[in-house]
Amino acid sequence: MSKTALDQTLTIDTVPAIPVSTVRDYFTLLKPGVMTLVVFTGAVGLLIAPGHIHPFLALVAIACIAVASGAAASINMWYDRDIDQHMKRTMNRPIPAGRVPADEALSLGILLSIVSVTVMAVAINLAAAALLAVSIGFYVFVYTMWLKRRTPQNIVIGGAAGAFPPMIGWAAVTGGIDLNSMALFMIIFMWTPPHFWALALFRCGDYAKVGVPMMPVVAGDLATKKQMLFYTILLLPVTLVPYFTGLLGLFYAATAAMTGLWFLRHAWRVLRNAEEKAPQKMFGYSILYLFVLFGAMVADIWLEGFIT
Ligand code: HEM
Ligand SMILES: CC(C)=CCC/C(C)=C/CC/C(C)=C/COP(=O)(O)OP(=O)(O)O
Repeated sequence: MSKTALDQTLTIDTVPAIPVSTVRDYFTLLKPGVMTLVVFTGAVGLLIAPGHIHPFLALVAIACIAVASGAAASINMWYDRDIDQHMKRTMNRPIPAGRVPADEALSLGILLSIVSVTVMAVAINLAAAALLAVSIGFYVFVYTMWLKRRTPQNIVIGGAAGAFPPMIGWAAVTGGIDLNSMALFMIIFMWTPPHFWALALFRCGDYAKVGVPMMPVVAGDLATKKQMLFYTILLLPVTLVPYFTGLLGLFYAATAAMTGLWFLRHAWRVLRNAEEKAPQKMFGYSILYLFVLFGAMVADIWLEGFIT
């Protein structure tokens, strides 16, 4: 190869690759993994609520919940870009990796927030739209901007954001809030601390590095594990409320009891340091648990219709 040709090859090969944003990067900004469970719990709220909604409107309401969840996540990624670039788990996200400009993530989040709340208000009802706006506001302002970097109780209070979706689905059908929809809210509210602290236990170093006062960083592992057990114990009776109010039947109650006891076993094993990967296993189980619990709600209603 001539020197000129070799130079050209070297020049072409050594030009640093300019990161190009792809549709996938923008989709990643919406935290699609979390969105799956948000959408699922929202859809369950809608499916088990008393009353009727046209299937097309049901799909519109669920789409609004999905879009709002993604919108809030995109604004969260914009705000947290300074700490995300230093944490192992988050450093390859589209903004810290330089694949998406930060202001575009913010614009996308604001645009999707406005679209989702407006469509919910116009096509569904004002109660569902108001709850949707509150959940976005809770995630963005209360959790991300106010509490996350200030207190180890950040996820207990801020976690309420993720507890709204079933209430929103319920309100889409009924136009309001009642004891049962509040019970659905409380289930996710109580579930969030063990869900998140299980992860925080094995990602503690990341949070300490960037100065985010997650519970294990501030109070230590033992205190965190005790609090996880506390919330997991409280969660069990809360999951049985829809059975005692008569909304759901025995199939649901039995599933809630069994899966809840298994969650408790995880919390106990984490507390006792039963194995090195106990927190990782509890985190994984927390996600499966919520899917199964909410799935059992729908199955219970279908079974009841089938039997009677
Ligand atoms: C303040 C409340 C919450 C916090 C701080 C939190 C935190 C987290 C974090 C940091 C991860 C990422 C794990 C990783 O990257 O390896 C995660 C994963 C996940 N979370 Fe949560 N979470 C919260 C509430 C919720 C809620 C309410 C839901 C849905 C109902 C949820 C569903 C999920 C799912 C499905 C995953 C696994 C998918 C994924 O990793 O993308 N989370 N959570
Ligand atoms: C309808 C609607 C608006 C729903 C969205 C609400 C929702 C799912 C909130 C959950 C909060 C959440 C996933 C926090 C992740 O923590 P983090 O942001 O600190 O996690 P990170 O370190 O991975 O960024």
